[in-house]
Amino acid sequence: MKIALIAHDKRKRNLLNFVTAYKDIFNDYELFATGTTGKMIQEEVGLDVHRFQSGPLGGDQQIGAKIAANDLDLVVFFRDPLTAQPHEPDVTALLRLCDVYRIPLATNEASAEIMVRGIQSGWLDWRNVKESTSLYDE
Ligand SMILES: O=C(CO)COP(=O)(O)O
Repeated sequence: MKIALIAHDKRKRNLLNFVTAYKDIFNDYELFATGTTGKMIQEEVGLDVHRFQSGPLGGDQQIGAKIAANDLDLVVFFRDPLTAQPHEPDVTALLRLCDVYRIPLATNEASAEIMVRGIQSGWLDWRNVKESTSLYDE
């Protein structure tokens, strides 16, 4: 199971607290993150993370590319709903691709908690079927 972890600046502390709380679960999976988020998770939580570019420099798009390649199983993205982002189109594109490929997406602690506990209970095992999961079959 491959999990992406992303947070906008004002939500980074919340994500770090969340990842710390569920460190034992996250430790069992392959983790990916945008640049600054990933660096903080590595340094402050001590988990291994594959880091992409920082979000404003293309990190959201790199994670989106993994989704389009059916190579990510869950996205935890603590986005900031109260602050305009310079790379808003990239953020929107990433959220859109989650829907195109039916990738579970949690944008706050409440939904992320359900998904992370769900992984442990096997609720995302259907993701192990690696056929195309696009909603829009040609
Ligand atoms: O901007 C982001 C997501 O849109 C996050 O990027 P950083 O993790 O590099 O701060």
